[in-house]
Amino acid sequence: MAHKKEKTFQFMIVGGGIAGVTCVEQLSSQIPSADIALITAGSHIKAVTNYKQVSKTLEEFDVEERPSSVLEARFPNLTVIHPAVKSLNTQSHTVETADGRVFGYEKLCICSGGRPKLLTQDNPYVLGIRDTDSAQAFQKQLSKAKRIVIVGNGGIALELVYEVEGCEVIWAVKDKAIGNTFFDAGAAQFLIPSLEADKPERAAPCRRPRYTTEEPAAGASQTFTAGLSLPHGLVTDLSSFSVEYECEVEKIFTAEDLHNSPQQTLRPENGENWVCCSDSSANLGTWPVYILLTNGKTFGCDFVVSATGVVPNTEPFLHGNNFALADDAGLQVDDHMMTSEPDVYAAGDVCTACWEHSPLWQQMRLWTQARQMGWYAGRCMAAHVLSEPIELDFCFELFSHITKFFNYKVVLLGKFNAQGLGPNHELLVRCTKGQEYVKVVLSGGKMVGAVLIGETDLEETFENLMLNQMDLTQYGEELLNPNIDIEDYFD
Ligand SMILES: Cc1cc2nc3c(=O)[nH]c(=O)nc-3n(C[C@H](O)[C@H](O)[C@H](O)COP(=O)(O)OP(=O)(O)OC[C@H]3O[C@@H](n4cnc5c(N)ncnc54)[C@H](O)[C@@H]3O)c2cc1C
Ligand SMILES: NC(=O)C1=CN([C@@H]2O[C@H](COP(=O)(O)OP(=O)(O)OC[C@H]3O[C@@H](n4cnc5c(N)ncnc54)[C@H](OP(=O)(O)O)[C@@H]3O)[C@@H](O)[C@H]2O)C=CC1
Repeated sequence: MAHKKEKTFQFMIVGGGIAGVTCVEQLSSQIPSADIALITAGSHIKAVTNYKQVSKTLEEFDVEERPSSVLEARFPNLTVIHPAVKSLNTQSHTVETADGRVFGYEKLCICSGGRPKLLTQDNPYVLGIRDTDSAQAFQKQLSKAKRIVIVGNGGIALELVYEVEGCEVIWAVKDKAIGNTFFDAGAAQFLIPSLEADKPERAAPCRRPRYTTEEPAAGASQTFTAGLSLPHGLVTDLSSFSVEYECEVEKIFTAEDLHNSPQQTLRPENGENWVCCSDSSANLGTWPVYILLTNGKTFGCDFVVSATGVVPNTEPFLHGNNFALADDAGLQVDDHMMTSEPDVYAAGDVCTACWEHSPLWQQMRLWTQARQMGWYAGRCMAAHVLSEPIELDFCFELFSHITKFFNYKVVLLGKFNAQGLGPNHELLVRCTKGQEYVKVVLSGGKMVGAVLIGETDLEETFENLMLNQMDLTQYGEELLNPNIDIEDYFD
């Protein structure tokens, strides 16, 4: 670093997402006199609003983007610095920003988040969604699209397939059921009818008609075809929605690529006759981009959404240091959120929790965990400066997540998908179509996980049963008997 150091801060945080902002808030409240810098790439920061502690470990809040000046107004000792960090030198305890300024730190917390793990880089027809800018780019493209293909089976895909309207959606998933990151095939089956129903908030006239469903055969696609006879002039696009199960992407190519290799024969997609490009060139070039799946089908579309997870954002600014990285490329952190480099902490999507986890907790890259890690990292940084002891926070005892999919409240607790339990577990399921889906995971007679979809009101009781690890063997299936008030039962 050739430039002169402008100033050294006692605490420096890189990244204005949930983790970074919560870390700033925590440090500022613990050591109000501390000199803190927040260096972030954009002009806006992410703020937690309407925070609500639902139970011992479950929390709910909204996330809002706000100008970073709002944070500076709240904390007089905070300096927000733009633009992004270009490089970090852990030996000299300095960072250099993209505009060439150099700042020193005593303790640093890296909260640079993650970026979409795209199917392919630099293809303008393959979009990832990460932040406001990419969401706006997606919306712009969507407004003109007739058909899109969504690849991936996690949170973003689940949200998109429910929200996208007015265009045909083909959803390609690797698995036998939808939403495998969050639930099992039973829950998927419970949720699928929501894709056919009119959405509660939708005002007439609806842009996507009602759908009828067909059960998928193993490895087949499930198609929801338009089931309404539409009044003339109201809706012109008979859009449809279909899932291609158990397949991955073999190739993404443009019409130009097809012209260049005309002997390439591609199997026809559902209901269309253009794709066998060697003998039917009539429709060649109709779509800007084509996607060939491993089930042999090729779909033309306006663009492909790559909803295939995130990779920790460590490149390129952490190069040249000796950070220990986990298998998922996250910065390894210990139970004090410390990386392998001295005085450097990390929190949120960029890090991988490498302490010995509680048997009922796992890391998932979510808002809640970004907030909890940012908060705990702030506490650890302050405790180290003040030479106070600190123990791993209680929030890492039990995995918990509240969210909404297909307009249902979804609560996930503990090893909700029996993660890491092997065959050594038992499942209890209660399901009322269109109302609720309750799944409990038991291991050795104790409750270790649950998926609660709908207004089940069971989260607090189940959370307690998991935290106290009571032996439930004697209750058997009665645990989910809807006629028993389980809350009173275990009071
Ligand atoms: C489309 C989408 C929807 C989601 N929906 C949900 C949901 O409903 N519920 C949920 O729990 N989770 C959701 N998530 C996941 C959640 O957004 C993340 O887990 C969470 O935001 C991670 O927070 P973070 O602070 O670690 O990182 P981020 O929020 O990604 O923030 C990283 C920050 O670092 C900054 N930065 C990056 N590099 C640099 C650099 N070199 N120098 C300076 N600053 C830098 C960025 O500008 C940004 O401000 C969603 C994710 C996506 C992409
Ligand atoms: N409401 C909520 O809680 C929401 C949370 N999020 C979070 O935001 C982050 C980003 O979301 P998202 O991108 O959906 O990530 P997720 O990690 O949730 O899901 C990624 C999905 O893509 C699959 N996948 C990975 N690589 C490929 C590939 N090459 N081909 C086909 N499928 C692939 C994964 O399968 P496999 O697991 O088998 O690798 C997984 O099903 C996640 O951390 C997610 O938890 C996002 C939206 C909503």
